[in-house]
Amino acid sequence: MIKIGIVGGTGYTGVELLRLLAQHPQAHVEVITSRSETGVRVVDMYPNLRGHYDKLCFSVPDNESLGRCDVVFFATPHGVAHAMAAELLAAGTRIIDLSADFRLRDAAEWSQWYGQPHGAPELLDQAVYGLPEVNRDAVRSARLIAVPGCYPTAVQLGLLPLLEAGLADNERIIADCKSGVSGAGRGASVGSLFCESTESMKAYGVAGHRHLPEIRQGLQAAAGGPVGLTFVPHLTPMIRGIHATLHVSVKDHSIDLQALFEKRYESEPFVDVMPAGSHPETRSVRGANICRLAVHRPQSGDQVVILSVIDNLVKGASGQAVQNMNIAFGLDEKTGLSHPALMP
Ligand SMILES: NC(=O)C1=CN([C@@H]2O[C@H](COP(=O)(O)OP(=O)(O)OC[C@H]3O[C@@H](n4cnc5c(N)ncnc54)[C@H](OP(=O)(O)O)[C@@H]3O)[C@@H](O)[C@H]2O)C=CC1
Ligand SMILES: CC(=O)N[C@@H](CCC(=O)OP(=O)(O)O)C(=O)O
Repeated sequence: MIKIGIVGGTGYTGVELLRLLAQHPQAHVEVITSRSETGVRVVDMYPNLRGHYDKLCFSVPDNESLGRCDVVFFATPHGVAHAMAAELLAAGTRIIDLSADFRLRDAAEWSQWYGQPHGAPELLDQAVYGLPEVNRDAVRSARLIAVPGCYPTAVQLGLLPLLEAGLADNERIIADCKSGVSGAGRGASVGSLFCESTESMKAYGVAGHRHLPEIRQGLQAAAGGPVGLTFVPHLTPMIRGIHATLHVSVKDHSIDLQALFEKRYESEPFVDVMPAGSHPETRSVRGANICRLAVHRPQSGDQVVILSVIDNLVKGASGQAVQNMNIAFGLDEKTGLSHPALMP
């Protein structure tokens, strides 16, 4: 059994980790933290977990109990993993961080986008960006894994086949993305209120969203050079889901795009290239650790449109975190993650 600690157990990604790990045959959650709900039983707060974690209570985050775990997941706002990671790593615990603390390679760039100094630049060398479809081999031996953000997962998986093959006009890539409201977390904020977010849709962060440097970092590695990216996130009236509509110019008309995408992902258990002409829906991935893709070339022109959908809380966060754990602990990557989506 893998002994697991979760820091930030009351948030949306924390409780999603609990839901997924409840079905995992090799996982045992030993510690789950919350500063605001210390002493409260997990099942009293989340009755969907009754019968799975009946004795487990939230405790204050402390490195002594967390350091006795084999792996600690951070499902916390940025900055928390920075402060706790070094001590846990020294205790021999692996870290899987769902926050953005270790996603950017460059500490100065991180500070610029997150508005605070990087709290652990000395650990960046050992951090592995946990997008298994790109970095599976590095994840196997990683002790510190940075789980990609939700938008970055949907966008990178949609664009990788074209960029790796050198087929795209890398100067002008557009990622037009829609997110459900759970992407903003469980913390109270006016923008997440029912009356503010229902029956309406709006773009935000057009001038520059903190996922822009993360997406660009991944795309540039895939393309082997600079990438010009316009990223426009939108808030949409649904609870879960990311829908990314990706626009890329591909001048070469001899290429069979459907075959290229199918080949790139043929051995990936969590990327589904749908039949030509498909329009993947966010509800087709709700609750499941999967990215569904479709590639289109409207009116046979130069402009290619890729559609990419994920559940932000699963392939966009907690499911991808468990996928990384499976790889890092030498388990079958699909362990505990093979259930289909909830549809309708
Ligand atoms: N929601 C999503 O779709 C996605 C989220 N992420 C990232 O995952 C992380 C968690 O997100 P989410 O679950 O939505 O966030 P929530 O706001 O829903 O939950 C945050 C959790 O962290 C705990 N926490 C807050 N501050 C601290 C602190 N200083 N020390 C220890 N624990 C703390 C909170 O509990 P308490 O205050 O009681 O301790 C709570 O349990 C974030 O970094 C987010 O950006 C990544 C991909 C997708
Ligand atoms: C709808 C919504 O608000 N989404 C969040 C992104 C999701 C997320 O939590 O991203 P990180 O893990 O990188 O922080 C946002 O735009 O800030």
